[in-house]
Amino acid sequence: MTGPRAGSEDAAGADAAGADAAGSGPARRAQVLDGTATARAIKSELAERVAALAARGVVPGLGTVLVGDDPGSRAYVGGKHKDCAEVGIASIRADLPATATQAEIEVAVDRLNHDPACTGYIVQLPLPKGIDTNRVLELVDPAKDADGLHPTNLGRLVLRVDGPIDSPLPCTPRGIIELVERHGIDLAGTHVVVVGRGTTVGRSIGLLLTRRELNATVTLTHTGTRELAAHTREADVIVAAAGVPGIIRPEHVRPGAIVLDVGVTRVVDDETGRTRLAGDVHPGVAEVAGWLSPNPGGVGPMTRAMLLANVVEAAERAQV
Ligand SMILES: Nc1nc(=O)c2c([nH]1)NC[C@@H]1CN(c3ccc(C(=O)N[C@@H](CCC(=O)O)C(=O)O)cc3)C=[N+]21
Repeated sequence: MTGPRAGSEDAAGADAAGADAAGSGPARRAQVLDGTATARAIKSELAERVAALAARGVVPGLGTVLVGDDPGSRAYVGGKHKDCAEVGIASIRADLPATATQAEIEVAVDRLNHDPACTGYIVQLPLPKGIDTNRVLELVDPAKDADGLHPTNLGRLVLRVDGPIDSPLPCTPRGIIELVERHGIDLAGTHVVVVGRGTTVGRSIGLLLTRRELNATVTLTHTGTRELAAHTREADVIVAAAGVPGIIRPEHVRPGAIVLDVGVTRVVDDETGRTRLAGDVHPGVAEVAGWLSPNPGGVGPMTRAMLLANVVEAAERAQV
């Protein structure tokens, strides 16, 4: 793949350098890594594959297990089923009350494992306090793990440095990589600094990026890292996934670098008193970075598109 190399002396990098710390010079805002448009393109490709499966009598089905009535979790699950309808994937919902016991949740998981209409499913996180989340997640049939976070699937990712991976991949890491590549950026040889050690993004994305065909170099930092800016300023690509609003500020970013905002923290807006989502990237970063994923409209829609991709791929695998 060709295209602007992160950290190269291309026009975007040079212009952004003009808007560096001194604050003078022409402010050239970062180019947008448009997750909404990219997810739309992926969904239309997936709709064709779903149609091909339907012609052979196969309808992929996505299941969700939602426990409790957290408005955020409800909204995410609703969005996933809306996405399914768009591409022709069937929806299966298991909604349990906040009072559901460990055993009741495990029964819901067991049902989906044995439901032939369910190709893949997710257990929406977080689960209520008192529930052993790891125990629930380990009961998911690895072949139906639409999140790609089952220990078996993460283990395969650890063990397979090259060659095909015939198991589901973690959605957000995969979405980040697709988002960057589909904007013509080649990650091979780049230095990616990941901020955040959560299992869904920080701890798993390096397993994908360092595979031989992607060939990126990865530094994993987190909220306990000393001199965070010294690390992030070395990055061609920053993946901000700490869940700390605004943790990545302009001075953390090398002019022209690629910045992905993965943060989804619910905060109360000082001015309106309403809750809103806050990303990990300070707005001023747009004046320094070469490329920036907006939030919303960046990594979130890509995560959802990759969930659909995992379900379609599981259905295709079950065919052969
Ligand atoms: N088992 C499980 N799998 C998950 O993948 C999972 C989860 N649990 N728990 C919560 C997090 C969070 N997450 C998001 C996905 C899409 C958007 C998304 O599409 N956001 C829109 C904006 C939505 C809004 O404004 O409310 C956007 O970025 O444009 C956000 C957040 C998936 N998660």
